[in-house]
Amino acid sequence: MSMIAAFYGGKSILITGATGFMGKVLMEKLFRTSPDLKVIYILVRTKAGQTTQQRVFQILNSKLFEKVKEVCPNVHEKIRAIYADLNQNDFAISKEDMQELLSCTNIIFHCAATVRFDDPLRHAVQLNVTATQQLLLMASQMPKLEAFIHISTAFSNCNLKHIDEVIYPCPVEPKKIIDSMEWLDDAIIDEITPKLIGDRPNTYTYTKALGEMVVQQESGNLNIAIIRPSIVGATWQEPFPGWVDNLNGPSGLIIAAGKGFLRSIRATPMAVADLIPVDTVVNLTLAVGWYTAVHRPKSTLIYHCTSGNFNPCNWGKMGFQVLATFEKVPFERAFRRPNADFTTNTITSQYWNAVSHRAPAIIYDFYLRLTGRKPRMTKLMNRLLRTVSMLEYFVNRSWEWSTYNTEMLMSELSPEDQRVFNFDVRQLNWLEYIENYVLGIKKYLLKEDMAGIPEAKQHLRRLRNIHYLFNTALFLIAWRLLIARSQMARNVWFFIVSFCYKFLSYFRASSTLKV
Ligand SMILES: CCCCCCCCCCCCCCCCCCCCCCCCCCCC(=O)SCCNC(=O)CCNC(=O)[C@H](O)C(C)(C)COP(=O)(O)OP(=O)(O)OC[C@H]1O[C@@H](n2cnc3c(N)ncnc32)[C@H](O)[C@@H]1OP(=O)(O)O
Ligand SMILES: NC(=O)C1=CN([C@@H]2O[C@H](COP(=O)(O)OP(=O)(O)OC[C@H]3O[C@@H](n4cnc5c(N)ncnc54)[C@H](OP(=O)(O)O)[C@@H]3O)[C@@H](O)[C@H]2O)C=CC1
Repeated sequence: MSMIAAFYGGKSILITGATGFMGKVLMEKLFRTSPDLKVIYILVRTKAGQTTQQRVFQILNSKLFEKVKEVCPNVHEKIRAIYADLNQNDFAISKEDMQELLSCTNIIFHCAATVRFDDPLRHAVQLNVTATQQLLLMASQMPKLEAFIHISTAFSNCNLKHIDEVIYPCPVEPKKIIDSMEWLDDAIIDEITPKLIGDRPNTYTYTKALGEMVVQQESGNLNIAIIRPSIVGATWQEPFPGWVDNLNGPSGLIIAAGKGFLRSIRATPMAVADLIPVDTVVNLTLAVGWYTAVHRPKSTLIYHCTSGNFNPCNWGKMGFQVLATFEKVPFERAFRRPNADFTTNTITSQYWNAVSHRAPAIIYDFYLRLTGRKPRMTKLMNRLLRTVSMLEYFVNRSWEWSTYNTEMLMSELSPEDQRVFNFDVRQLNWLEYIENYVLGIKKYLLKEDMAGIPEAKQHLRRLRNIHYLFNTALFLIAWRLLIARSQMARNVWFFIVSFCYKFLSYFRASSTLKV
């Protein structure tokens, strides 16, 4: 019997960010392994015209939850969606709901965050820092609370090369930042943002670091742990391989590459691609929840959930395997044939951006105009290149994260728990994982049917022929122009033609002699 699964039995669990990528997988695993848990409270806002109930209904009826319904048929009754907006005071939770949360919650998993790299500082602080502070305040009023698990990121200190399982202070106190957001206007905040984030690449990593400081400062008597995952990718094993539902991290770039929009990137092939499957993160999170509640460590423990020091894979290998998978299972209606050029040089990268990305987009838009349609490719390409430029920071560096706490926890688990809540990435086969990841993107993100693969392959063959034809025509035009303008080119041309003529004459003469 799994001790961790048994621990969550009968518990009331509060999850923030349950509608997000990681939150959904966390809920799924909890219901599947501990169907006798009492209730999962989730803080949900309304979005895209959907009520909180409609959002929950949609999640529970998704493919991800198919297995859960077999093990826990009354899952609808065990999930309690509470309307909340983490940007508002007291999260805009009603008095009755707040009372219930305060008196019943046993465990909190705080996953909600803004993960956008370009969020204005004010918004990122509100969600990643102030909301964390408010949640801690709520937690301190929960008499039955056993553990508070805060999800941060391994990149909260990406300005360092080696990162230990400690909280590194930021130069300006989080409280001062929170206060200043109240009275500074947006223009001033935008102006001081680069100075505040310092050598971090974006407001996301900076505010996640501030969030950790808040956790440390406001922890009081709470039993707290922090988990720092690296780049979270599709599921490895559970509930099935390759599940993914958003474009964050590598997923969006894999789509862009598979559809032939992205053909080169400024990336260091030997840099470590510290990807971690989402089910691995969730297994560690649940194990940490159990350990923190049961063993009550004296201080706040930080767990790095990374793959680099256990089972490293680099971007070169990853890119190669992604391309190999496109050969087997191509995406439908590609713009160009998928290709990968890695360059570490900024000038070469700009050259490829012009030749491989912008020029085809301009040509295609010209074609759309000629055929009376609205041009859209240049706009799309500009957005893609902006996205790529924001992700480049992470594919040109390697980091080392120490993992003593994660290894300690692994050794504390019973063999059964190590199996059910497996977070040992040494067992991960990267080639298989990446293949499943690409397949998952095709099925769950692009919603493409496997039956369309022969047609997709045929389409790629047509694109290859168009490519050859286009290149040949371009070469002939360039050559013709050169011959018209340069004596040397004419001499070379004359030499080639006469050489071919002599060779043919010799060939014809020798074959006549043989007869
Ligand atoms: C290095 C090898 C690559 C080689 C490539 C060469 C050729 C390809 C060969 C195949 C190789 C493929 C190999 C894998 C590629 C690996 C690269 C991986 C990079 C990963 C780096 C991740 C670092 C993460 C570190 C921190 C981890 C965390 O803690 S948090 C989670 C990470 N957070 C994010 O990822 C959020 C990032 N996103 C944003 O901040 C925003 O979306 C944006 C600023 C990028 C864009 O914002 P915008 O306002 O423009 O609009 P938005 O509405 O959000 O989206 C606009 C359109 O862009 C699409 N989109 C969104 N995200 C991505 C994305 N990650 N990649 C691509 N496209 C994306 C979105 O759908 C929109 O599309 P349209 O609706 O069609 O306009
Ligand atoms: N994905 C990754 O690569 C990594 C993620 N992490 C961390 O993991 C955690 C989860 O990330 P992930 O699941 O990928 O992120 P998602 O963007 O998928 O999910 C974010 C969640 O936060 C919720 N949220 C955002 N704003 C509000 C708000 N104002 N009120 C209520 N809820 C809100 C979202 O709700 P809604 O659906 O309504 O928008 C959503 O449920 C985050 O803390 C992130 O920093 C760490 C490392 C890597």
